[in-house]
Amino acid sequence: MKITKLTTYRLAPRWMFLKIDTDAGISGWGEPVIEGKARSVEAAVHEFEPYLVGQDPSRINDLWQVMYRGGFYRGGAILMSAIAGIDQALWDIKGKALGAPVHELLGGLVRDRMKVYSWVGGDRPADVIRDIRRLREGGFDTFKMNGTEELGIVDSARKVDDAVARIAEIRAAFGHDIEFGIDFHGRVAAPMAKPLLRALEPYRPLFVEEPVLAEQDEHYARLARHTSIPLAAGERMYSRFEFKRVFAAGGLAIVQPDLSHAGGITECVKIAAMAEAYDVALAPHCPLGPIALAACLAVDFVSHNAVLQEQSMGIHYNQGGELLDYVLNKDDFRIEGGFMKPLPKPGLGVVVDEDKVIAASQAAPDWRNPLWRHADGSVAEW
Ligand SMILES: O=C(O)C(=O)C[C@@H](O)[C@H](O)CO
Ligand SMILES: [Mg+2]
Repeated sequence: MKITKLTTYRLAPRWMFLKIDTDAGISGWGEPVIEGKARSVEAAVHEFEPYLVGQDPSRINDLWQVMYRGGFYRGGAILMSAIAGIDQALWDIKGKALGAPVHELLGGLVRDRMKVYSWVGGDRPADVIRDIRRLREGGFDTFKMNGTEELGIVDSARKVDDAVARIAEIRAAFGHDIEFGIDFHGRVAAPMAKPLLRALEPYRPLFVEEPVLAEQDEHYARLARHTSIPLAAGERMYSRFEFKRVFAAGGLAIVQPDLSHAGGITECVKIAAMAEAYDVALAPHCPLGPIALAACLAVDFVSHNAVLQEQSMGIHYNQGGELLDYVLNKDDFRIEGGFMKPLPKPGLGVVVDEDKVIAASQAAPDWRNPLWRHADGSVAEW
């Protein structure tokens, strides 16, 4: 079998799908994207195309190593997201060619169902209570929300109190009938992380995500000495070579590699195994589309330390497109009691509505994240 063509489709809400065709009539789908930089990742995918066309798609490991090592420069959000989407599509092809779901190719299921969680409250966490009530009716009992709005490198006790008050309100409304992670989303600088974590202790969130920015990862171990709240991070780390320093230094209880940013299934299976060796849980980041989610589930179902899976149904980013809009086998993605089952079809298990993808790609949005500024006009972390 030989690769014959790579076709990219940028489409609402802010995703990009990649279709890899072969001379055997089998095609695979991947979801290479950096939210807000889709065109950069698209260019990176097509820079790999001259090498990939004519190659045997079954040699995923060699193709991955060529894409990672063959261009001298390596790593980073754009290149690793391009490799991730190509890798996903190659696993999809392999599964379809062998008539097996990817989780079977990776050694089979370690669990029968995977716990998923839902975002609530949007960029500004005001509407959390309303969203939790609605989603609980759909069977969810685990959620994630932004912890703060803009926050200065050093900020007031009032800002801390406002952030904590929202969490106190949730616990008052639902007790421990629900659990939730709090995403600091990189908005909290190291000087503010300690006071904010200390103030949140009494409410025992399931985890605090990105307690500081990924480029400040040396603080994870320091912060972990000051809090019992499990710390989580990983969405802005792009290979096992970045995760290794964090595992060695300690501090993270949960790692959240993004299957569309951290090199794909081939890389994230290795990150999951490294995490297990350090007794760190896996909770793949996935605010994206169905192919990315399918790739996450393939890794979840073969990783003993997988504990939680993010999925984007109803996420505040999905303006103009929803998780299953481009999926024909919607029923395979049903969520029952807050859990998903393994996707049963060969490959990644996504039957893509190609006509809808092609139509939607004619009017692709150029999604950008908002640019936030502090009251003094300086740039604020979004
Ligand atoms: O889902 C999460 O945990 C996020 O932090 C959302 C963020 O990753 C946006 O997708 C960036 O555009
Ligand atoms: Mg996050």
